[in-house]
Amino acid sequence: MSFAFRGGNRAGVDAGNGPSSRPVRTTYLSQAVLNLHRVYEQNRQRLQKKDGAKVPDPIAVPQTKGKPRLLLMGQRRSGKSSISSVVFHKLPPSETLFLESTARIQKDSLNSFMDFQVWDFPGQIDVFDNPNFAFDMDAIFGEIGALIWVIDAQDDYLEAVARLNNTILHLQRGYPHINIEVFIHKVDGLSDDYKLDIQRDVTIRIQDELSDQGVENAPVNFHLTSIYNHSIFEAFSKVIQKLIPRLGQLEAMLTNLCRTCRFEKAYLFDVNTKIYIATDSTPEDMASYEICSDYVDVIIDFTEVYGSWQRSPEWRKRLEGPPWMQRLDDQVACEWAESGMVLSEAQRPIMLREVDRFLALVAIMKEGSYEKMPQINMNVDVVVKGLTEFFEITKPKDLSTPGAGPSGAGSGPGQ
Ligand SMILES: Nc1nc2c(ncn2[C@@H]2O[C@H](COP(=O)(O)OP(=O)(O)OP(=O)(O)O)[C@@H](O)[C@H]2O)c(=O)[nH]1
Repeated sequence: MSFAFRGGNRAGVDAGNGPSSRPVRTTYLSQAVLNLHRVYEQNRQRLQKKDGAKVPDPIAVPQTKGKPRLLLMGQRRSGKSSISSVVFHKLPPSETLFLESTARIQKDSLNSFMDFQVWDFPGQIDVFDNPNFAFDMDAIFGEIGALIWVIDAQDDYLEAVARLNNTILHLQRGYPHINIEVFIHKVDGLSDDYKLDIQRDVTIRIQDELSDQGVENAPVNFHLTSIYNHSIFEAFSKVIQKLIPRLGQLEAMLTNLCRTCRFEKAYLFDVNTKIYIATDSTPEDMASYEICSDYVDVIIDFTEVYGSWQRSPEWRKRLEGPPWMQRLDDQVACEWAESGMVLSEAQRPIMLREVDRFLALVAIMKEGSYEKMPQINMNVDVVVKGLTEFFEITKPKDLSTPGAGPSGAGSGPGQ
C-alpha cells in the first residue's frame, strides 16, 4: 500500500463567466471557485430578499484562478504556525514550543486529493490597518477558500476579537463570500464548561459588533481547537469539506454503505493529513473519528516499514495452504490494499480500504460483523469504485488536450 501526495490540479477561470450565466460550458472552474460562487450567490439572494438592497452580481466578484487558499491569521503567538506544522507537516505538537515567530507570510503549497495553499500570516501584520504598506487585497483574498482566524483561548482575547471584527467588516464590503472560520485555540487543559463559556463570549462579542455595524448573517463559524488532540484535525476537516463540490453525493454514498453493511460510522480520509473529507449522515462522534484517525496512523506507519515488502515463495505457499486453500490473490478482496483490525475491548472491527493514493475509506463495524465479511467486502468494493469514479469525473480536465474542455462536472477534487 502506498500513500503519497500526487500533484496535478489545474485551475483557471475565464474572467467573463459567472456561475449564473454560462459557468461551465466555456470555462473550467476549480472546486473552490464553484463553491465560493455558490456560497456567494446564496448570500446575495438572501440579502437581496431580506432588505431589497442591490447586491453586486457574482460576475462583479473578482475572478479567481489557481489553488484554493487557506489563510491563517490572528494575534502573535496564537498558534498559527503550530497548527500548520502539526496538521500539514506532521510536526509533533510538543515540538511547536521551539517554533520561532513568523516574520513574513509563509506560503505552503500542498498537493493532495485537492491541491491547496496555506498562507500563514505573521501575527504582527494587520493587512487592513498597516501604516507602512498597502497590501494588494485581491492578491490575498481573491483566490481564497477560507480565512481561519486563530484566537488564543488561554490569553486575554479582547484585542484578538476586536481585530477579527475589523477584518470581518472589511471582508464583508469587498469579499462577502469568504468563509471565516474562527479557531478558539489552545483549549487543552480548559474545563468543558470554561471552553463553552469562552466560545459563547467570543460569539456574542462578534455578533453584537457585526449587528451594530448592520452586518447580518456573515459566514462566520466557530471551532474549539488544540494541537494536543484531534480537535484541530476535526476543525480542518470541516473547513476543507466546504471546499468540496457535491459533498452531499459523497456523504450519501457513505450513508448507504453504513446502512447496507451495518457500519456504525464511515469516513473518507485524506491519509496524509488525517483530515476527513466526508462521513455518513449519523451524528458526529469525536471518539469514532479519533479511533479511525489513529488507525490510519498505524497503517501509515506499517506501510512505511513494510510498504515494499515482497512475500517469499515459501511464505506465499504457507498462506495459500490450509486452512485457506486458496490462491493469495483470491483471498484478498481488493487488488490495491486493505486492512482490518478488531478492537479488543469494544469488539468492534475497523476496516480500512485504500481508494487512491491520497484517500482511504475507514469504517467502524458493529459487533459480530466479521461473520458477514464477504458481503461487506462486496459492498465496500462497489463504493470504492463509486468513489474512484466520483473523483475521476470531478477531477479538473486538462484544457491543453483537444476535446477535454470542461463539462458539467469539469472541476472538483483531483487525484
Ligand atoms: N497549550 C497549547 N499551546 C499551543 C497550541 N498551539 C500552539 N501552542 C503554543 O503556542 C506558542 C506559539 O505558537 P506559534 O505557532 O509560534 O504562534 P504563531 O501564531 O504562529 O505566532 P507568530 O508567528 O508570532 O504570529 C508555541 O509555544 C506553541 O507550542 C495548543 O493547541 N495548545
